[in-house]
Amino acid sequence: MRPLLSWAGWRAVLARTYSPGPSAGYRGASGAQRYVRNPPVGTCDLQGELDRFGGISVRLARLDALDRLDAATFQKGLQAAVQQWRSEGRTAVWLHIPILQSRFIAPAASLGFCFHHAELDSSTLTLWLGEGPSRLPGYASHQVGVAGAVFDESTRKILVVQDRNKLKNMWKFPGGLSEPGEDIGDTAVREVFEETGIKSEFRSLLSIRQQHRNPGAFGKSDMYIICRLKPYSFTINICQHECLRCEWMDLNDLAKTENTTPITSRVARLLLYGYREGFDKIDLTVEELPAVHTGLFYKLYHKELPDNYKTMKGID
Ligand SMILES: NC(=O)C1=CN([C@@H]2O[C@H](COP(=O)(O)OP(=O)(O)OC[C@H]3O[C@@H](n4cnc5c(N)ncnc54)[C@H](O)[C@@H]3O)[C@@H](O)[C@H]2O)C=CC1
Ligand SMILES: [Mg+2]
Repeated sequence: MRPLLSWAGWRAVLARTYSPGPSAGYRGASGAQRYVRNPPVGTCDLQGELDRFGGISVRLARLDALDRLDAATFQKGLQAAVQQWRSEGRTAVWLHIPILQSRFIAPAASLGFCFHHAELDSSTLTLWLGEGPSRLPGYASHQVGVAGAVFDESTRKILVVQDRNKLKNMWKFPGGLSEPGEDIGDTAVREVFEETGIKSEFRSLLSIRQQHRNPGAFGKSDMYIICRLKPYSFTINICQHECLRCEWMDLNDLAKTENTTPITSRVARLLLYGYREGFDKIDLTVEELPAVHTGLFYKLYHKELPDNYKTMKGID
C-alpha cells in the first residue's frame, strides 16, 4: 500500500500537475471556460474552473494522487482554497466528488458545503460565497411519468390495465417513468409496449397532472403526462411483473365506470369529446424546433397553429 501524502507532499503534487503554462490560467471576461490561476504554492492548490456566474467548479476526479490524500489534509486544503476564492470575490463553489472518494464529503460539509445532487457515481456539493441568500438553482424538482391512452378510432376501444402490487385495482392507462433524455411520446410508446405488448405511435399530448410531495417520487413532485397514441398491433401480451389485467375497453364504458382513477376518468371523457367533436379540440401536437444553442433541438407542444400564423405571412 502506498503511504498517504503529507500536506506539503500533496501541495507539491498538485503544483506539479496543475501549474499553468504561460497561456493558461484566468483569461479575463471573454474566455468561455477559464481555469482559475494557481495561486502561489502555500496558499491554495485546489484548481477549479470558473463559470459565467463567477462560481468555481472543482472536479476531484481530475486530481491525481487523490487516493493518497487523507480527509484532514483535504479539509485544510479546501479551507485555504475557499478563503482564497472568497477574497477573489467568487460567488460559489461546486465540488464534484466521485463516490469512491466520499470520505471528502464530511470535511467539506464541516466547512459549510451542502449536497446539491448525486448521480450514480458522484455527488455534487455547493457552497454559496456571494452576498445574501444563495442564488444557486436547485436540482430536479419533479419526476416525470408518462401514460399512453391508446385509442382505436375504428372500434372505439381504448387500452386499459390494472396494476399488480396495488391495494385497490382500478383501470388506468399503461405508462411509467420517463428515462433521462427520452422524449415524452417515446416514453408512452415504450411503456405501453413493455406493459401490454401493443405497438403504437404518438399522436398528441392530452393532459398534464402535477402533484407535490408524491410518496412514489421520493417526496419530490410528480408530473404525470397522458398522451394519445394510435395502435398498430392489437394482440395483448401482458407484463406479468407489473400488470394484473389488460383489455381493450369501449371508450364509453371507461368514461362511465367508477372502477377507475379520477385522472383516467377525466381523460376518457376528454377523449370521448375529441372522438365526437374532432381531436383538434383536445390535442396538443408536437413540433421540433432548433434551440438557441448550436446543434440542439427541442420538442414544442401546443394546440394546432395555422401555417400562416407560424410564418406570420399575410398576418397584420
Ligand atoms: N392516476 C393514475 O392512473 C396513476 C398514475 N401513475 C403515475 O405513473 C407514473 C409512474 O408509473 P409506474 O407505472 O409506477 O412506473 P413504471 O411503469 O416505470 O414502473 C415502476 C416499476 O418499479 C417498481 N417499483 C416501484 N417502486 C419500487 C420499489 N420501492 N421497490 C421495488 N420496485 C419498485 C414497480 O413494481 C414497477 O415495476 C407516475 O408519474 C405516477 O404518478 C401511477 C399509477 C396510477
Ligand atoms: Mg407502469
